[in-house]
Amino acid sequence: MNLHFIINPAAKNGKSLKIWKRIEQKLIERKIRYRSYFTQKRGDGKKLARKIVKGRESFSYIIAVGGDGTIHEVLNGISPFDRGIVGYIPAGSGNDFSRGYYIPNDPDQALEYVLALIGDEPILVDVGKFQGVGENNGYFINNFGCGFDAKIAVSANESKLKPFLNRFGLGKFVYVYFLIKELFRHRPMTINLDIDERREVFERAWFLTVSNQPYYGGGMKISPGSHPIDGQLEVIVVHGISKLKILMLFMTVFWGKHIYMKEVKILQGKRIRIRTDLPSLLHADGEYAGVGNVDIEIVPRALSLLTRCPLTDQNLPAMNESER
Ligand SMILES: Nc1ncnc2c1ncn2[C@@H]1O[C@H](COP(=O)(O)OP(=O)(O)OP(=O)(O)O)[C@@H](O)[C@H]1O
Repeated sequence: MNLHFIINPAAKNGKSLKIWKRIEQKLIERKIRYRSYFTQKRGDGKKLARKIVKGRESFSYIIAVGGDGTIHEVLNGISPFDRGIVGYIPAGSGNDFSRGYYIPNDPDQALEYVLALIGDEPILVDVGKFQGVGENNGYFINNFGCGFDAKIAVSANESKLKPFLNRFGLGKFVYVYFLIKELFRHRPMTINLDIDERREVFERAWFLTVSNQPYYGGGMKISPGSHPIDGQLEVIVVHGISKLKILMLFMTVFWGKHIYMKEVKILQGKRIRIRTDLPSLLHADGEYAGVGNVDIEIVPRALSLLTRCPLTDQNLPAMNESER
């Protein structure tokens, strides 16, 4: 078995390493042959994944052990996705990937899940591809955002407060801190959005999120109608909203109820062009992805993933027909 684990030992403020030690013990006990690699800094996950698949004729199983940033890097390392089958053991502070892709959130259960799926036909899931200004391009698996939410995500990820709060299991509160902080500083923008053949202009837009699965920011159900195998991306635009209502939005978003607010617009499509009047910060899966304009498209059924993700989800909330 061509099995590789890429571990971010710094995820979840170092708790990821403890999780890995437990996983490793289980692999040894079961006499499973594998290779392990540790990231030392941002970007290593991508380089390691690229090295694993480079020059190989056959598929390699690459299991990411860490948070959403780690799976994001592995995804980008194995593009164009013709040599790698990806698995995931959640060991980060947010773990939105496991939520959205039907992977157990408990690392021990996730290991059993992954091992049980090795050898089966992997499920092919959609990924998003983005092209920003210059070198800012790549793929995302969860979501891509611009504006207010990108500022929160990037500030939270780069903040020293996150490791501090993680020590007490309160990592999620770093998002609340930056939410409040940015609330008073953020300047809404005008977004010109082309989505497939449709054109929309949003004045006083706070943020725009493109989703491939429902969750982001550590369990916020930002796009309840997203499903990773439907060949579509959902665009959520929050515009013309008061600061008080923004706060309400970030409370209701955990249950996905924000979609009923009149300031929240949901659209669906395959090709998305975003142009803003102010330079806006971008994130891909919560990682910094540049500043400014960006073009996005879906790459349907691109990534081989060890998951039991259902091919359709009967429980998705119905979307207004005109918005499809
Ligand atoms: N050894 C390392 N030391 C510091 N940072 C690292 C290291 N390896 C990877 N990174 C970077 O750490 C960042 C966060 O990693 P990751 O997302 O996996 O964990 P997390 O932040 O705990 O989880 P989540 O994103 O789910 O909240 C990523 O940008 C990643 O590139």
